[in-house]
Amino acid sequence: MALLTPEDLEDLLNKLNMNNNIIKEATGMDIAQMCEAVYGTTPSSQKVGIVPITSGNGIIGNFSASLLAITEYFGLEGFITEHPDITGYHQAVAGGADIILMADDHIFIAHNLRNGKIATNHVCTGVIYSEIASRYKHTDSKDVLVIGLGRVGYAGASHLVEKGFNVYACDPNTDFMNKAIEELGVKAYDVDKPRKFSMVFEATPNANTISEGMIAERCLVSTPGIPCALPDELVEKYDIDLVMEPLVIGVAAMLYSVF
Ligand SMILES: NCCC[C@@H](N)C(=O)NCCCC[C@H](N)C(=O)O
Repeated sequence: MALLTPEDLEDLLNKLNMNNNIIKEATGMDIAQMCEAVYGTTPSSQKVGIVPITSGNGIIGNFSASLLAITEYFGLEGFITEHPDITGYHQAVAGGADIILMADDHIFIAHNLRNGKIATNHVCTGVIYSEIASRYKHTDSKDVLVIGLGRVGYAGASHLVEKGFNVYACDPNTDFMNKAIEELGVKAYDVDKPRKFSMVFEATPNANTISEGMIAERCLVSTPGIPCALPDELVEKYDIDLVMEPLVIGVAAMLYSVF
């Protein structure tokens, strides 16, 4: 899994507003409405405690500040603890946090101390980005292409199967591919039999994973992936709605999933 860098988090709220406008135009819903539709919840007056974590590669510059900005964007009160790790966790609880946000290099969680609900960023990111892809209003197809079947891609493919979409998937890792076929019933996308999709959910840490044979003239590509899955020439040649944002949309889904 590629770790975020401070550069990925620059200009976060402008990127959010740009993506929110694309999502609204492409699906008829904004991010908050999409999260409410998926989780059936709305924010109330929850207080969010953000705890920096020093393990592994350590604290990522402006990661906690980004989480605070996201919390406030969705109308919640938030605070970053003065200390990291266990001391910070104690400060969050003592400071009256209802929801704790914290991440090491492997798992990023939202934990609601009041109702016990807990969510991970990789599952919520897979769910919300695949949901965005599946709500593309400029198609009547039920076919969705999922590129990448790691933790995020698998969660998105599972969500789409549960919603009754025809999920075609591809991943160079045959173990990931076989697991998704056996457990979810996804169909393997056959590069030798190109099929053009109007809805694509991509979740890989690689660039340019989407090729011309995969996409319809007009399509929605939804991806948390860094770097961009779409080659520049395809963006110029086709009418593609690209939803691509590295943190906010997934965190919004985490918060809504534990309200
Ligand atoms: N969609 C977002 C995925 C984030 C994830 N790829 C990551 O970078 N995780 C590492 C976060 C480490 C945070 C650090 N421990 C801190 O607290 O600053």
